Amino acid sequence: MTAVTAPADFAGQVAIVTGGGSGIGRAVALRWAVGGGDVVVVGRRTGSLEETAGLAERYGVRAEAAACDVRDADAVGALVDRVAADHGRLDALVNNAAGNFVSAAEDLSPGGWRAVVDIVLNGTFYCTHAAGRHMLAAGRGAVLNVIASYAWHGHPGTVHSAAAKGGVLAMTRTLAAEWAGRGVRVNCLSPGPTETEGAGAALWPTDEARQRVLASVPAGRFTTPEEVAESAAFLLDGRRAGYVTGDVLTVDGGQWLGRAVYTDGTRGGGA
Ligand SMILES: CCCCCCCCCCC/C=C/C(=O)SCCNC(=O)CCNC(=O)[C@H](O)C(C)(C)COP(=O)(O)OP(=O)(O)OC[C@H]1O[C@@H](n2cnc3c(N)ncnc32)[C@H](O)[C@@H]1OP(=O)(O)O
Ligand SMILES: NC(=O)C1=CN([C@@H]2O[C@H](COP(=O)(O)OP(=O)(O)OC[C@H]3O[C@@H](n4cnc5c(N)ncnc54)[C@H](OP(=O)(O)O)[C@@H]3O)[C@@H](O)[C@H]2O)C=CC1
Repeated sequence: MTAVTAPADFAGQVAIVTGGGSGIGRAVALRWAVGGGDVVVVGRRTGSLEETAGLAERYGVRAEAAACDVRDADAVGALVDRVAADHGRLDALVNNAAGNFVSAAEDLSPGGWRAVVDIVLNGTFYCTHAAGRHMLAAGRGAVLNVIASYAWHGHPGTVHSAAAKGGVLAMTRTLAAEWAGRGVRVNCLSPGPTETEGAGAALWPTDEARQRVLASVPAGRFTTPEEVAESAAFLLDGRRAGYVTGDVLTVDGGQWLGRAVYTDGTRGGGA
């Protein structure tokens, strides 16, 4: 008989969400809490983290705001160990923290390159290395890395972020194969243009830039953090996605596939 699975249910589980004080990270943390899971949100700004934790607690779960810069490997290690000890388990890690701005490669300073690569690539490794040890010891866990489609196709003006996200994609596939036999899944989620303050300020700060981004999406709209969080919940749920590892779920309204050249994009025939 075919078993029909219930909706995501994270009751009794514990997740760490980096960049959980805003945008997509906040929505993922709240979606986890809606499923009944305890959550620890990590970032640099305490105020926004506390706001997320307060919202999560409304769902009756334990929620904590933990100030930590993911570029600090020692601080990350201490935080992850403390969370695992406090809760007696660690089921999920969402590597969502990121920094970004648009810069021509030739204008980018070494400091600008380092800032983004340290947050996105090194920060993801530090968190995954620390959390992975607990998950491997328990024989279960899910790591979800938030990337962007330019990880595989590149995009002018984003050499730091594209290189870092590309590294995260390679890390994901490598660890997925390394850890699959020990119960730990590692996947990527690749959102398209999503209405968040951080991305708006960094990537579409003017109406004109926003319209240009919008024009690149076949679906004709931006997405929301909440819509992205539903896909995150699927990948984190071992009952629904237990056999999915090393993959990328792209949630971008078709953006990376590109807009029509020969038609107006609303029908399959000639223009
Ligand atoms: C063009 C693309 C459009 C494509 C269509 C859209 C498709 C969607 C794909 C989008 C994918 C990804 C999206 C995102 O990641 S959105 C997340 C955005 N959120 C944030 O960036 C929030 C966090 N950001 C930050 O903390 C900062 O912006 C920063 C990353 C810079 C890190 O902060 P930190 O305080 O550590 O860094 P500093 O301010 O000290 O700066 C460090 C060096 O970086 C240089 N820098 C900073 N800003 C800029 C800039 N705007 N332009 C050039 N250089 C910059 C700064 O000068 C420092 O360098 P030096 O040491 O050399 O001075
Ligand atoms: N919005 C979009 O269109 C898209 C976003 N993405 C990806 O989605 C994810 C979330 O982006 P979005 O919600 O839009 O952006 P936000 O700017 O809202 O989120 C970024 C988060 O990362 C945290 N962060 C940044 N640097 C650090 C650090 N050094 N240590 C700890 N936390 C840090 C920030 O908190 P704080 O400043 O307090 O540290 C912030 O909460 C990112 O990985 C981004 O690359 C991918 C494709 C499209």
